Amino acid sequence: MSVSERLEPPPPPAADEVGAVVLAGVSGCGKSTVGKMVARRLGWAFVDGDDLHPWKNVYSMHHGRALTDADRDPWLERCADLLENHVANGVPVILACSALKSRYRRRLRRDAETLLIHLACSREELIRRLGGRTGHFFDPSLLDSQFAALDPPTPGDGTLLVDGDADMEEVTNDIVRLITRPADRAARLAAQGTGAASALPGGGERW
Ligand SMILES: Nc1ncnc2c1ncn2[C@@H]1O[C@H](COP(=O)(O)OP(=O)(O)O)[C@@H](O)[C@H]1O
Ligand SMILES: O=C(O)[C@H](O)[C@@H](O)[C@H](O)[C@H](O)COP(=O)(O)O
Repeated sequence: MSVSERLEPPPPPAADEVGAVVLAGVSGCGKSTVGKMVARRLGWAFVDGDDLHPWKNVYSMHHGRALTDADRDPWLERCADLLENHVANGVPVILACSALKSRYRRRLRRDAETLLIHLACSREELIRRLGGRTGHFFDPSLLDSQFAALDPPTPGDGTLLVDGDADMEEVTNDIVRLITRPADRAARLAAQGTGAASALPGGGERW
């Protein structure tokens, strides 16, 4: 992490009213599946960040080549623009976007109405899920590169952690509560103050 990044103040917590949510986390954590369920429940729009990648990125990931910061740059710009447009137009949206690094998360949170939620999963569960997923361009052999790229959300980061290993309905309920209840968001952030993994049921190493 560079000095200028360290000196930058942490992003503000989301405003009471949430206008946009980024569901973040490594490939296989459930961003797309759970994101659609949450959007349906709330009557919000859902956009899959997978659909915003330039073709070059899709091609790279399909052929087992991890993305670089430069590859991700135009994609993150599209994601940030999309969030900003939805908030400006009062059309609440869930965006599934890995947002692996803290500077990517800062880039996506252009305004206080945007909330970041990171689905944290165990390695075993991710391997199991990616092994079972069909029809997706992502080469599962890239999972280790996702772990390497990830800056785990820290308490000061303002990103809420959710147990992504849990049953889909449970994960959905948890996220809906965090979006709709400011008190639950504050409680989750406070719990995370004691350390990211320990804030999650089951503990253990999570990504
Ligand atoms: N909570 C969950 N429990 C069990 N399986 C899940 C859960 N969330 C997602 N999955 C499954 O795991 C695979 C990866 O999920 P997906 O939503 O594509 O992840 P991502 O968008 O984060 O890459 C899919 O086959 C999906 O059905
Ligand atoms: O390196 C990255 O930034 C990620 O790989 C990101 O691009 C995203 O996670 C892919 O689109 C894979 O798609 P899923 O996350 O939906 O598996």
